[in-house]
Amino acid sequence: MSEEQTRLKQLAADAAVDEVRSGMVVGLGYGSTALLFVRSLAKKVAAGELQGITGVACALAMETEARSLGLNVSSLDQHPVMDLTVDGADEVDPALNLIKGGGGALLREKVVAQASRREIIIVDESKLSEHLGDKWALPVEVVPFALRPVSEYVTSLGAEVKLRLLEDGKPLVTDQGNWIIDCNFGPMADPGTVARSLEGRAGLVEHGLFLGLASEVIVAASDGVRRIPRP
Ligand SMILES: O=C[C@H](O)[C@H](O)[C@H](O)COP(=O)(O)O
Repeated sequence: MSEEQTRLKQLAADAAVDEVRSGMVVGLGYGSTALLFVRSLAKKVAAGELQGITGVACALAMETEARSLGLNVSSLDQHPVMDLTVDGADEVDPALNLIKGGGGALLREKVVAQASRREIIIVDESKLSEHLGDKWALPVEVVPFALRPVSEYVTSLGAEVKLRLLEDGKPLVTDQGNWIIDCNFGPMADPGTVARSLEGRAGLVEHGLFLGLASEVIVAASDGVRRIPRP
């Protein structure tokens, strides 16, 4: 990641921190941009500018990180509704539909997004696409037992499917103990049709299409930060 990209992500993260108010339950997304948000949030809490913040993390790694920064982190069992969640995205289309899951956290991220009153997505301008799939293969979480049939099913829908592997050649294991297949559908004319075709298939746990879930996207570009509300 270039220094400029980190600078832009930080600008978007700081704009999202400005939306947090004392006493809020805040969903903490996952990924490099969400991490910048969590760090900025923790600084404000440590400085006493925000009080009574409770975080609910979308990934075990983020939970550990947030705790190490001094944030109070709770669970969905204790706090089933978030006032606000701030998360990153891999691709954002003009209707604010998203591809997420580049870090493998899509399932928990979607659970938390659906349980949030507001979902703010923070990105640098490189994440904007005319069509989802222009730049990114769609991550899909799959039960290891079902890898082969689910992969063949998704291939039959027209995608090129690859199991996501770590550097040691072993599959990336999600926080739920599942695997991720990256499904290259190419540019999606209708993400809703793709999403529906992936739903209700046994062993296919969840996909990274977040349709109608973002309340707002904060985009940091070289000429400044802009906010795009859901149309
Ligand atoms: O699983 C990971 C998430 O969906 C991330 O929010 C997404 O991949 C964006 O990550 P980053 O902010 O590192 O580009």
